[in-house]
Amino acid sequence: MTQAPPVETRRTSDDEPLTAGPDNPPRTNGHRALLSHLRPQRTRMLAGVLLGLLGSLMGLAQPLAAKHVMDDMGRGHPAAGPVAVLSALVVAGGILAGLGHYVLDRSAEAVVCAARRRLTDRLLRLRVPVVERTEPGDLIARATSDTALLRQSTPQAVSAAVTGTLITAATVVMMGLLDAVLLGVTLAVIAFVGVVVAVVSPRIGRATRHTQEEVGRIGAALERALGAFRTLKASGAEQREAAVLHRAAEHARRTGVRAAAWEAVSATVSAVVVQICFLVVLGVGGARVTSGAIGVSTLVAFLLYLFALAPRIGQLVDGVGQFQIGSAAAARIREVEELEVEDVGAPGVAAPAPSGQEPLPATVAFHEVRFAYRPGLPDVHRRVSFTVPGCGLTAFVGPSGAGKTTAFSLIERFYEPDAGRVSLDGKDVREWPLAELRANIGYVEQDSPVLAGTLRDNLTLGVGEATADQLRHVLRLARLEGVADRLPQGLDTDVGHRGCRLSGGERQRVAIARALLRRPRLLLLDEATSQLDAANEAALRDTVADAARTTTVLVVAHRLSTVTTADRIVVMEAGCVRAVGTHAQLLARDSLYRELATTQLLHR
Ligand SMILES: Nc1ncnc2c1ncn2[C@@H]1O[C@H](COP(=O)(O)OP(=O)(O)OP(=O)(O)O)[C@@H](O)[C@H]1O
Repeated sequence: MTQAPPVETRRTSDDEPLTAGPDNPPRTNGHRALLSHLRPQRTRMLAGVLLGLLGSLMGLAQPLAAKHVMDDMGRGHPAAGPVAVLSALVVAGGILAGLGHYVLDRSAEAVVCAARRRLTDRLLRLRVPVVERTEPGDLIARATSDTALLRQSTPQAVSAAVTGTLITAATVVMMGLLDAVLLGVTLAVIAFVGVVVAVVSPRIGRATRHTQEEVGRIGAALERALGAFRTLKASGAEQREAAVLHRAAEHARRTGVRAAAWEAVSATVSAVVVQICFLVVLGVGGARVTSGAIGVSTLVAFLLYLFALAPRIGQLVDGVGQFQIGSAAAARIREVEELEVEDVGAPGVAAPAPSGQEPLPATVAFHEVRFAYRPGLPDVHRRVSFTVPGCGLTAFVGPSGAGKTTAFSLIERFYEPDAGRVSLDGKDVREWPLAELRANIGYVEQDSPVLAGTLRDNLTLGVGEATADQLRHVLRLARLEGVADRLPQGLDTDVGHRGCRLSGGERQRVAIARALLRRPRLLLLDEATSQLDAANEAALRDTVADAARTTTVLVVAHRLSTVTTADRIVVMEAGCVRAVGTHAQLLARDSLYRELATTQLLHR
């Protein structure tokens, strides 16, 4: 046999923690991440900003119109015309501002929807090792709570910042036209508010990020508790877990309050400073009116501009704060988007069979495979080599922790070997398009998970849809007919969260039926019948033996009684294959197998 060159796989960012913290500063530029979310909505946002701007410009013209009304009245002219213009400006300004608000809110919804679609899509394509080093609850929080923050704070914030800046600039120009001295007073105030915002806004962003991290921790703790709900209750650990959740909630409250405090500081400082500005302008303006430098109407118009400017400054300050909140959320979302995903490609189809024939059974080979779950952890496979020809039943036995399940994970390419080669049909699994590789395989995991949904959903999970005949066939093979008949709505009965309305043995049979429905060329069964009663186990053994006539079947078995008739048995120990043979051959020549058989009272 030609020796394949050892293949070193790329170790990516598997060991980098996902969550930023005091010792682990955020790696992502939140502002840039936030802008990338907004970019696709730029046209709609521009329309919203322009509408809002037009509305604000109408508002801007109102003090001038008011000045005309007063001047006309002072000269004894009829004021009906200017009053009508003033009223029209008020109404049109309101309508335009409202429209702008609506358009921006629509774009906010689109931003959130796009972020959620992209993120959930990505979450489902994450590599298995990447998911193993994250907290699922935290990932869920990022897809729900962080994306919600984008809605709260983005297009409106950008609009507020853009409109606020432009209107502030325009108002300042108008004020300058009215009186330069009063403008000087006002500009000093605006500069002071600007300094406050520059100092405070990064703190709002940091506090928000910490709050979101705590929200993620709550999600993770809840996921842990609800995922093992019965164990939690049986262990009487409700209070302990509640304490963990309360701590995270308390931390979230504290950081949330910190963010609120900084927001309050900037809002209060800007509001108070603007009020002081009013008083100063009133005082200085009054003196200038008395000295005859300006008229009363000019002072009134200037004050009206100042009234109009105050909420704009508040809006600007608020917009910057909101932008910081959105940036913190976008940074957390971006962290997930940067995690390594699988290139699954288009939905896979198994290798085609010659027309009218059953699909050909697959061959599997491990050659000098070395594998550790993470750098720094001991090798789980040291130099694993074996070959499984097409068809037949091959059993993997050996002590717990020997690396049997790991072998299945490497075939499915959930992980990649550090050295050596795993091949299907003679081709390295890394060279297969991933979806096509997996389409060839039916896999029943050790704990036979069943998903929330109906029994039919669970059976057709890997095939999309199936005819009634196909379903009936696999139900019979997996000895599930009785179960389907017993359920109130048959196949369309909801089997509950994680199939909690099914027994452990029923869940195993559902998993087997699901795998068989795919008509796989390779069937991997990991302890797939461990929870079945004797009658069902014997029947399923016949089903597996039948399948092995046309398909390559690999099983991991703890009970040797289930595999004594296998075509070949691979004995694994401490990450190595120590012997391969039939039951009789291994009894004769392998001491570990003999010992396993003796302890299980098989050796006669
Ligand atoms: N996701 C993982 N991350 C880190 N280590 C793991 C992971 N999965 C398994 N291991 C470790 O790898 C070793 C082999 O595990 P594996 O599940 O392949 O053994 P096994 O032979 O199938 O055992 P069992 O018969 O108990 O199911 C064990 O020591 C286990 O602790």
